[in-house]
Amino acid sequence: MALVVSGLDYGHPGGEPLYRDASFRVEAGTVVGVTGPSGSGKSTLGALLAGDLRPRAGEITVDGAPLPGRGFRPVQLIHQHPERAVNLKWRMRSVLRESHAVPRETLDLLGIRSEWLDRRPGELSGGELQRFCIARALHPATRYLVADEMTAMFDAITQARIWHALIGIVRERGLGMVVISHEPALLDRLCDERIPVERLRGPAGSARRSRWSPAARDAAGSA
Ligand SMILES: Nc1ncnc2c1ncn2[C@@H]1O[C@H](COP(=O)(O)OP(=O)(O)OP(=O)(O)O)[C@@H](O)[C@H]1O
Repeated sequence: MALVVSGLDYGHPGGEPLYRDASFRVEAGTVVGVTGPSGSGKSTLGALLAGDLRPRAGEITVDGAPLPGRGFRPVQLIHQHPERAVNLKWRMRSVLRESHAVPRETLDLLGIRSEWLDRRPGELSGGELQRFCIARALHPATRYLVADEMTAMFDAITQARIWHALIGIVRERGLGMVVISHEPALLDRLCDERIPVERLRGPAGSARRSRWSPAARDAAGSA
Protein backbone atom coordinates (compact mmCIF):
# COMPACT_ATOMS: atom_id res chain seq x y z
CA MET A 1 0.00 0.00 0.00
CA ALA A 2 1.62 3.21 -1.16
CA LEU A 3 1.23 6.46 -3.01
CA VAL A 4 3.57 5.93 -5.96
CA VAL A 5 4.88 8.54 -8.37
CA SER A 6 6.58 7.12 -11.49
CA GLY A 7 8.30 9.07 -14.24
CA LEU A 8 6.44 12.30 -13.48
CA ASP A 9 6.88 15.22 -15.90
CA TYR A 10 5.33 18.58 -15.18
CA GLY A 11 5.75 22.28 -15.88
CA HIS A 12 3.12 25.02 -15.67
CA PRO A 13 1.84 26.20 -19.07
CA GLY A 14 4.39 28.62 -20.48
CA GLY A 15 6.83 27.91 -17.64
CA GLU A 16 10.03 25.89 -17.48
CA PRO A 17 9.80 22.19 -16.59
CA LEU A 18 9.58 21.65 -12.84
CA TYR A 19 9.68 17.85 -12.79
CA ARG A 20 11.32 15.47 -15.24
CA ASP A 21 11.06 11.74 -14.79
CA ALA A 22 10.50 12.10 -11.03
CA SER A 23 9.79 8.95 -9.06
CA PHE A 24 9.22 8.32 -5.36
CA ARG A 25 6.81 6.56 -3.06
CA VAL A 26 5.06 7.24 0.22
CA GLU A 27 4.24 4.06 2.07
CA ALA A 28 0.93 3.95 3.92
CA GLY A 29 1.61 4.60 7.59
CA THR A 30 4.66 6.78 6.96
CA VAL A 31 5.25 10.53 7.01
CA VAL A 32 7.47 11.95 4.28
CA GLY A 33 8.77 15.53 4.30
CA VAL A 34 9.27 17.53 1.10
CA THR A 35 11.72 20.41 1.32
CA GLY A 36 13.09 22.95 -1.11
CA PRO A 37 13.62 26.65 -1.70
CA SER A 38 10.77 29.03 -2.35
CA GLY A 39 9.46 28.66 -5.89
CA SER A 40 11.07 25.25 -6.41
CA GLY A 41 7.77 23.48 -7.03
CA LYS A 42 6.66 22.04 -3.68
CA SER A 43 3.07 23.32 -3.83
CA THR A 44 2.88 22.21 -7.46
CA LEU A 45 3.91 18.73 -6.38
CA GLY A 46 1.21 18.77 -3.70
CA ALA A 47 -1.41 19.72 -6.30
CA LEU A 48 -0.20 16.93 -8.60
CA LEU A 49 -0.36 14.35 -5.80
CA ALA A 50 -3.91 15.39 -4.90
CA GLY A 51 -5.09 15.34 -8.52
CA ASP A 52 -5.65 19.11 -8.78
CA LEU A 53 -3.09 19.18 -11.60
CA ARG A 54 -2.48 16.48 -14.19
CA PRO A 55 1.06 15.33 -15.02
CA ARG A 56 2.28 15.84 -18.59
CA ALA A 57 3.74 12.36 -18.43
CA GLY A 58 4.17 9.64 -15.86
CA GLU A 59 1.78 8.11 -13.41
CA ILE A 60 0.55 8.57 -9.86
CA THR A 61 -1.10 5.56 -8.24
CA VAL A 62 -2.85 5.19 -4.90
CA ASP A 63 -2.62 1.73 -3.36
CA GLY A 64 -2.19 0.27 -6.85
CA ALA A 65 -4.98 2.22 -8.61
CA PRO A 66 -4.54 5.32 -10.79
CA LEU A 67 -5.33 8.61 -9.08
CA PRO A 68 -9.06 9.09 -9.84
CA GLY A 69 -9.85 11.96 -12.21
CA ARG A 70 -13.26 12.57 -10.64
CA GLY A 71 -15.22 11.72 -7.51
CA PHE A 72 -13.74 11.42 -4.05
CA ARG A 73 -10.02 12.09 -3.83
CA PRO A 74 -8.15 9.56 -1.72
CA VAL A 75 -5.21 12.00 -1.53
CA GLN A 76 -6.43 15.05 0.33
CA LEU A 77 -4.52 18.31 0.12
CA ILE A 78 -4.46 20.71 3.05
CA HIS A 79 -3.59 24.05 1.47
CA GLN A 80 -1.23 26.72 2.70
CA HIS A 81 -4.09 29.22 2.22
CA PRO A 82 -7.28 27.77 3.79
CA GLU A 83 -9.45 30.62 2.49
CA ARG A 84 -8.82 29.32 -1.05
CA ALA A 85 -10.07 25.86 -0.16
CA VAL A 86 -13.58 26.65 1.09
CA ASN A 87 -16.77 28.32 -0.11
CA LEU A 88 -16.60 31.73 1.52
CA LYS A 89 -20.41 32.12 1.49
CA TRP A 90 -21.16 29.01 3.52
CA ARG A 91 -21.34 28.65 7.28
CA MET A 92 -18.67 26.35 8.68
CA ARG A 93 -21.24 23.69 9.56
CA SER A 94 -21.97 23.33 5.82
CA VAL A 95 -18.29 23.56 4.89
CA LEU A 96 -17.65 20.52 7.09
CA ARG A 97 -20.78 18.68 5.97
CA GLU A 98 -19.71 19.00 2.33
CA SER A 99 -16.93 16.55 3.20
CA HIS A 100 -18.44 14.26 5.83
CA ALA A 101 -20.03 14.16 9.29
CA VAL A 102 -16.89 15.03 11.23
CA PRO A 103 -17.02 13.31 14.64
CA ARG A 104 -17.18 15.60 17.67
CA GLU A 105 -14.02 13.92 18.96
CA THR A 106 -12.08 15.11 15.89
CA LEU A 107 -13.41 18.64 16.30
CA ASP A 108 -12.30 18.60 19.92
CA LEU A 109 -8.85 17.24 19.06
CA LEU A 110 -8.37 20.08 16.59
CA GLY A 111 -9.68 22.65 19.05
CA ILE A 112 -12.71 23.60 16.92
CA ARG A 113 -15.24 25.41 19.11
CA SER A 114 -18.98 24.81 18.69
CA GLU A 115 -19.71 28.53 18.25
CA TRP A 116 -17.46 28.67 15.18
CA LEU A 117 -19.78 26.27 13.32
CA ASP A 118 -22.34 29.02 12.70
CA ARG A 119 -19.79 31.49 11.33
CA ARG A 120 -18.63 31.99 7.76
CA PRO A 121 -14.94 31.66 6.77
CA GLY A 122 -14.44 35.43 6.80
CA GLU A 123 -15.49 35.49 10.47
CA LEU A 124 -12.67 33.19 11.56
CA SER A 125 -8.92 33.73 11.90
CA GLY A 126 -6.66 31.97 9.40
CA GLY A 127 -5.64 29.43 12.04
CA GLU A 128 -9.25 28.75 13.07
CA LEU A 129 -10.24 28.24 9.44
CA GLN A 130 -7.29 25.94 8.84
CA ARG A 131 -8.53 23.62 11.61
CA PHE A 132 -11.74 23.15 9.62
CA CYS A 133 -9.76 22.37 6.48
CA ILE A 134 -7.80 19.72 8.39
CA ALA A 135 -11.04 18.22 9.74
CA ARG A 136 -12.51 18.12 6.22
CA ALA A 137 -9.46 16.35 4.86
CA LEU A 138 -9.91 13.55 7.41
CA HIS A 139 -12.73 11.90 5.47
CA PRO A 140 -13.13 8.21 6.37
CA ALA A 141 -12.02 7.26 2.82
CA THR A 142 -8.88 9.41 2.86
CA ARG A 143 -5.76 7.29 2.33
CA TYR A 144 -3.03 9.95 2.06
CA LEU A 145 -2.73 13.55 3.24
CA VAL A 146 -0.58 16.27 1.73
CA ALA A 147 -0.01 19.15 4.15
CA ASP A 148 1.37 22.17 2.30
CA GLU A 149 2.85 24.62 4.83
CA MET A 150 -0.26 23.72 6.77
CA THR A 151 0.60 25.37 10.08
CA ALA A 152 2.44 28.45 8.82
CA MET A 153 -0.24 30.72 10.32
CA PHE A 154 -0.21 29.19 13.83
CA ASP A 155 1.83 30.30 16.85
CA ALA A 156 4.37 27.74 18.05
CA ILE A 157 2.21 26.27 20.83
CA THR A 158 -0.88 25.90 18.65
CA GLN A 159 1.25 24.48 15.85
CA ALA A 160 2.59 21.80 18.19
CA ARG A 161 -0.95 20.95 19.39
CA ILE A 162 -2.38 20.70 15.89
CA TRP A 163 0.48 18.50 14.66
CA HIS A 164 0.22 16.29 17.73
CA ALA A 165 -3.50 15.77 17.10
CA LEU A 166 -3.13 15.21 13.36
CA ILE A 167 -0.16 12.86 13.51
CA GLY A 168 -2.02 10.87 16.17
CA ILE A 169 -4.96 10.40 13.79
CA VAL A 170 -2.66 9.66 10.85
CA ARG A 171 -0.80 6.95 12.78
CA GLU A 172 -3.99 5.49 14.22
CA ARG A 173 -5.61 5.18 10.78
CA GLY A 174 -2.43 4.05 9.05
CA LEU A 175 -2.59 6.94 6.58
CA GLY A 176 0.39 8.06 4.55
CA MET A 177 1.34 11.71 4.74
CA VAL A 178 3.44 14.21 2.81
CA VAL A 179 4.51 17.27 4.80
CA ILE A 180 5.66 20.23 2.70
CA SER A 181 7.55 22.69 4.87
CA HIS A 182 10.39 25.21 5.01
CA GLU A 183 11.04 24.31 8.65
CA PRO A 184 13.78 21.68 9.07
CA ALA A 185 13.04 21.30 12.80
CA LEU A 186 9.40 20.51 12.11
CA LEU A 187 10.31 17.95 9.46
CA ASP A 188 12.91 16.37 11.77
CA ARG A 189 10.24 15.95 14.41
CA LEU A 190 7.48 14.60 12.17
CA CYS A 191 8.93 12.72 9.25
CA ASP A 192 10.23 9.20 8.70
CA GLU A 193 11.99 10.38 5.51
CA ARG A 194 12.80 13.63 3.75
CA ILE A 195 12.79 14.27 0.01
CA PRO A 196 14.52 17.43 -1.24
CA VAL A 197 12.46 18.62 -4.19
CA GLU A 198 15.73 18.99 -6.13
CA ARG A 199 16.06 15.23 -6.14
CA LEU A 200 12.86 14.97 -8.18
CA ARG A 201 13.97 17.16 -11.05
CA GLY A 202 16.14 14.52 -12.72
CA PRO A 203 19.24 15.23 -14.80
CA ALA A 204 17.29 17.60 -17.09
CA GLY A 205 16.65 19.88 -14.12
CA SER A 206 20.32 20.73 -13.92
CA ALA A 207 19.80 23.82 -16.13
CA ARG A 208 17.62 25.36 -13.47
CA ARG A 209 19.67 23.90 -10.64
CA SER A 210 22.78 25.74 -11.89
CA ARG A 211 21.20 29.05 -10.89
CA TRP A 212 21.28 27.96 -7.29
CA SER A 213 24.13 28.05 -4.82
CA PRO A 214 26.79 25.32 -4.83
CA ALA A 215 25.75 24.49 -1.25
CA ALA A 216 22.18 23.85 -2.37
CA ARG A 217 23.45 21.73 -5.25
CA ASP A 218 25.66 19.70 -2.95
CA ALA A 219 22.81 19.18 -0.49
CA ALA A 220 20.55 18.01 -3.28
CA GLY A 221 23.21 15.79 -4.79
CA SER A 222 23.97 14.02 -1.55
CA ALA A 223 20.31 13.34 -0.73
N1 LIG B 1 -0.58 28.32 -11.97
C1 LIG B 1 0.67 28.62 -12.30
N2 LIG B 1 0.98 29.02 -13.55
C2 LIG B 1 2.26 29.30 -13.91
N3 LIG B 1 3.31 29.19 -13.07
C3 LIG B 1 3.05 28.80 -11.80
C4 LIG B 1 1.73 28.51 -11.34
N4 LIG B 1 1.81 28.14 -10.04
C5 LIG B 1 3.10 28.23 -9.70
N5 LIG B 1 3.86 28.62 -10.74
C6 LIG B 1 5.31 28.77 -10.77
O1 LIG B 1 5.88 27.48 -10.58
C7 LIG B 1 7.02 27.55 -9.75
C8 LIG B 1 6.82 26.65 -8.53
O2 LIG B 1 5.78 27.21 -7.72
P1 LIG B 1 5.35 26.49 -6.38
O3 LIG B 1 4.26 27.32 -5.78
O4 LIG B 1 5.06 25.07 -6.65
O5 LIG B 1 6.68 26.60 -5.50
P2 LIG B 1 6.93 26.36 -3.94
O6 LIG B 1 8.20 25.58 -3.83
O7 LIG B 1 5.72 25.76 -3.33
O8 LIG B 1 7.13 27.84 -3.42
P3 LIG B 1 6.91 28.46 -1.93
O9 LIG B 1 7.86 27.73 -1.03
O10 LIG B 1 7.31 29.90 -2.15
O11 LIG B 1 5.46 28.29 -1.58
C9 LIG B 1 7.20 29.02 -9.39
O12 LIG B 1 8.18 29.56 -10.26
C10 LIG B 1 5.83 29.63 -9.65
O13 LIG B 1 5.95 30.98 -10.05
